[in-house]
Amino acid sequence: MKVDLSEDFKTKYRDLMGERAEKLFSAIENDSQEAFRLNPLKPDYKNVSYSLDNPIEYSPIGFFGNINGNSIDHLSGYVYSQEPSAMYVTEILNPTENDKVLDLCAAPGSKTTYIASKMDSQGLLVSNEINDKRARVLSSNIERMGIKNTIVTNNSPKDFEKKFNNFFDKVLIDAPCSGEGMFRKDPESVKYWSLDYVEQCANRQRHILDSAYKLLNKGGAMVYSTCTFSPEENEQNVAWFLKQYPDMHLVPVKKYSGMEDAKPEWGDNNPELVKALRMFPDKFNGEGHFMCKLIKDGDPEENKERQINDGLKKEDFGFVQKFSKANLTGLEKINWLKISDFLYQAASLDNRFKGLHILRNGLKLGEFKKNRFEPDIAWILALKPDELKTIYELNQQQFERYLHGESVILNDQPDFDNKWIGLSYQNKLFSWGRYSNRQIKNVYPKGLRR
Ligand SMILES: C[S@@+](CC[C@H](N)C(=O)[O-])C[C@H]1O[C@@H](n2cnc3c(N)ncnc32)[C@H](O)[C@@H]1O
Repeated sequence: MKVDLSEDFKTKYRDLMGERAEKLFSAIENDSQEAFRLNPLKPDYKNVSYSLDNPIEYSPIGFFGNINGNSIDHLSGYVYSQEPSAMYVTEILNPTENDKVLDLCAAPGSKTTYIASKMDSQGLLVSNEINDKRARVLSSNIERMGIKNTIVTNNSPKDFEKKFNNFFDKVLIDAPCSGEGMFRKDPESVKYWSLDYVEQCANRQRHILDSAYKLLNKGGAMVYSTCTFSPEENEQNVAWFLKQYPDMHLVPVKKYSGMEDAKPEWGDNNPELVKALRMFPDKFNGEGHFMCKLIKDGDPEENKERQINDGLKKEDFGFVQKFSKANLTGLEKINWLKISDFLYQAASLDNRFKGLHILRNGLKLGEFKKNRFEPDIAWILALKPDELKTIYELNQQQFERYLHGESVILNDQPDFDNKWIGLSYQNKLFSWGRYSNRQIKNVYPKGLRR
């Protein structure tokens, strides 16, 4: 694809890279590299219809290949499309099941959903996105992947500073940037580029880094990444950060084939900068990226949780129990939280989160309606097949019609007497269905229909 690089861009990189710049420019003209991830939160998660013959060296769940957004593997959250370089960010962060993790710039959620799967949906993940439209997309991707341990917030990084100082064990800043590394994936983005824009981005990133520093607990780890080549947004910002916060230090990250050391001479000549890494598409099989890992010195501060009121009324439990007795094989009351008429299995009941703009706290179980409880799509996407009393496997025609919004007419009287059944296609649960009178009524959310 022809990408219209500006003369300013070319001159800048010819000055920085000499002859190699021409190789970079021609790599930007090549097709971008498609890849996807499996989702270990799903049962039998390797059972997908995409080829797993081309694994990505540094990601145990990453593969080269292209995903169809209408396939059952995508709709049921078995796969997530993500370009290969971006996958390494989460591997470097290395979140675990016991961590409290903050992803400050999280939408649309490719790194956050990877983080949650590495945490086995345990611990606490706060996925924040400043832009409200993008935050909603983030929330629906988290729902599709069946994630339970995540709070989705729509705030500025600064909004966290009052209550979360020295709080998070791991913080990811996948910074908004000038996007030079994505020019070939998104040729439109070239139009926004200018030397001034790079400066503006670098400045905004320093504000985000300032907040992130405050929010990271002592002893905790921060990963800073961009998908741009510019020294201002990468080596120079890290050099600035290290000077600003002497209790932060870089740790080396492993470099796989095609990955390169960052360039101290593009920063302030601090030799420590080689610990960061760069990916240039002329050498690396993926888009352009910069990433580094930093540790905050000191012993972690303890952050005792003060619980909020769960908002539940006495009769609410009865409604959910009635639903569960009829339709599920069991029910555990874990971290239930009622917000207006919605019931969540909260990722956290800590009152520090009060005051933030929360789109989703953990798993949305369902909604209380007049004297009954109706389950939410998020719940079915997180349930395992053995937790449901009835699963009905659709054939291809029924599946396609259900996605359109049609009900399923059953010719034989089936022997299920419960109302809410799990619907699967190719043995992957993707929706609830409401059974009544030889029909499975369509309850697939209108926003997801196709
Ligand atoms: C590179 S994207 C994040 C991609 C995401 N981590 C993923 O893997 O899907 C950067 C995000 O930062 C957000 N952003 C823009 N300005 C911001 C600011 N001042 N503070 C925090 N985030 C900002 C953008 O809306 C955008 O969603």
